[in-house]
Amino acid sequence: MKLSPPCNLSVYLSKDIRAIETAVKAHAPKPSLMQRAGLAAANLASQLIHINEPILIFAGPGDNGGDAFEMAIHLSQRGYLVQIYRLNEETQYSHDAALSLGGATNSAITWIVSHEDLEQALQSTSLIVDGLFGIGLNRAIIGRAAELVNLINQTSQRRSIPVLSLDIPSGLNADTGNIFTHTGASANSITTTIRATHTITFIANKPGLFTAKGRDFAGKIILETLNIDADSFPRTSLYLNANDNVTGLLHRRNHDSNKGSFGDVSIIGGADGMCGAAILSARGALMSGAGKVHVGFCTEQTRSSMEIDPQYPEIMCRHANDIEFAKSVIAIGPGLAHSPTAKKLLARALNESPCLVIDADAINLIAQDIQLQHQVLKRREKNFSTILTPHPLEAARLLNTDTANIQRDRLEAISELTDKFQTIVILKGSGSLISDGQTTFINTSGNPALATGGTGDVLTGVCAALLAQGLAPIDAARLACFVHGAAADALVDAGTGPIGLNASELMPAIRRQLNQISRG
Ligand SMILES: NC(=O)C1=CN([C@@H]2O[C@H](COP(=O)(O)OP(=O)(O)OC[C@H]3O[C@@H](n4cnc5c(N)ncnc54)[C@H](OP(=O)(O)O)[C@@H]3O)[C@@H](O)[C@H]2O)[C@@H](O)CC1
Ligand SMILES: [K+]
Repeated sequence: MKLSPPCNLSVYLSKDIRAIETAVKAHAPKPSLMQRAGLAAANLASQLIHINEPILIFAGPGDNGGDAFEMAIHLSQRGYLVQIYRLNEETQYSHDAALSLGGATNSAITWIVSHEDLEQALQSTSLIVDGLFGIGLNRAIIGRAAELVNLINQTSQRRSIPVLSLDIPSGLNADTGNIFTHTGASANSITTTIRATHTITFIANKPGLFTAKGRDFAGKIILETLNIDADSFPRTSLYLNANDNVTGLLHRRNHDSNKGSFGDVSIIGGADGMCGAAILSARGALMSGAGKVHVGFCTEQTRSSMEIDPQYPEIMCRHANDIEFAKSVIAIGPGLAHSPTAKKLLARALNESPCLVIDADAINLIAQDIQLQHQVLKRREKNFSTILTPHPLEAARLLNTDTANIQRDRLEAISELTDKFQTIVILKGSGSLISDGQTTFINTSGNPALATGGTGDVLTGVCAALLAQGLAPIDAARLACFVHGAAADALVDAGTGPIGLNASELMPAIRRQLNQISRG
C-alpha cells in the first residue's frame, strides 16, 4: 500500500503527537498551533449552529482549555452569544493557554461562575463545547469535573443538542479508546466521559477515537491537521482502513475469465448440530466471488451431514476427509467443535494448506494445544499464508489472559498476537484491528448490527474468497473487514438494523460493496 504520512488515514499515538507538536513549536509558528486549533473549531461550530445562537464552552486546566478560549474569541467576534465555564480557575496555564485566556477575557464573552447561571446556560444553549481535557488526561475524571461531564451528557441527551469535543471527548484515552476508570467509595468502577456528537481532532487521528469505546463517544470525527508541514510527521505504522485505501484492492474482472480464474474455497467445520456456521461461511465465500466453494463437514460418520445446501446448490457439500487441503483456500473453524476428528483436520490444514483462514473453534483448539501452535509458526517458514480471526474472547485464550485485558489495549493485544503466531490477525470488535505485525489498520466501517451470531462466519468466508481471488493476505483481510462493516452500515441506513439484522441478510449487501469497490 502506498500512503505517505501525513494523510487523513494516518494514525498516531499521543506520544507521537507530542513529538510533532514539540518539533513544530521549536520554529515558533504564527499563528500558534493553539490559535489554529481554536479557529478550526470555531469554523466547525459556525456550521453546526446559526449566528446569534448561544454557545456554552467548558474550558479545562490544560491546553485543551486553551483551544476552547481561542475558539470562544472567534465565535464572539462573529456574533455568537458565547458563555464560558472554567474548571479550576486557579490553574497554572501554559504560555499559549494564558495568552488565549487573556484574549478571551478582553472579548465580549460571558464568564459563568455560579451554579444557577450554569443551570440556566445549559437550558438555553444551542451547542456545548467540551474543552475540558485532551490528550493530557492521565487519570479518571472525578469530583467537580465529573459532575460537569454528567451535566453535559444529561443536557445534550435531554435537549437533543450537539456536543462538540475539542481533540478528543474528555475522559477517553486517546491511545486505547477506553475510559479512565475510578474505583469509587462503594468499590464500583466509575467511568466518566463526554458523549460527543462531533469531535474535531487536531494534528492527527488518534487510535482511541476509532477502536474500543471510541466510536461510541466521539460521534462524527473531523480531522484538522493545523496546516502542519508534511515533513514534521514521522513515519507511522498505523492507519485507518477506509474506503479510500481499500478501493483498488479488487480488480475489475476480465471478459476472458472462467471459474478457475477466481479460485476455490473449502470451508472445514460444521460438526453435527453446527452445520449452519459452515454453511454461512460457504455462502459468504460464494457471494464474495470465489470461483468454486466446497464445505467439508467435520462429522463423526464418514458421510457429509448435508448432501446439498438447498438455497445455494452451487456449494459442494462433502465430508471434510474428502477435501483436497493443498488445492484450495481453506477456511477452518466455523462449527468445527473440539472432537479428535476436528483436531486431526486442523493439524492437516496447518500442515498442507498454503492459504488458510483460521476462525472460531479452530482458534480455541490452537489456544489449548502447544503442538498446534508450533504448527502455526512453521507455516511462516514454509511461506504459507495464514489469517487468524479472533474475537476478544478467542484472542484472550490465544494469549492466556482474559477478555478485559485484551480490550484494555487492543493495539497491544494485536501486536502480541502477531508476534506470538507470526500470522496476519484480525482482532474483531468495535474498530476491528488488522495487522501483519508491521502495519496495523483500524477498520472504520461497521456498527452494532454485527453483534449477532453468524456474522463472524460470514467474515471468514469473505476473507477466504478474497484470498482465492489472488489478493495478498493483508489486503484480503482488510477488504473483507471493510466490506463486511460497510454492508452493515448500508443496511442500517436503509432501516434493516441495527436491531434484527442477520448474517444471511448481510451477504447480498457485501456482494454489492465488493462490486462497487471493484468498479473503483
Ligand atoms: N501543545 C500544543 O501545541 C497543542 C495542544 N493542543 C491541545 O492541547 C491538548 C493537550 O494539552 P495538555 O497537555 O495541556 O493536556 P489537557 O488534556 O488539556 O489537560 C491536562 C491537564 O489536566 C490535568 N489532568 C489530567 N488528568 C486529570 C484529571 N483526571 N482530572 C483533573 N485534572 C487532570 C493535568 O495536570 P496534572 O493534574 O496531571 O498535573 C493537566 O493540567 C490537546 O489535546 C489539544 O487539545 C492543541 O492546541 C494543538 C497544539
Ligand atoms: K476535550
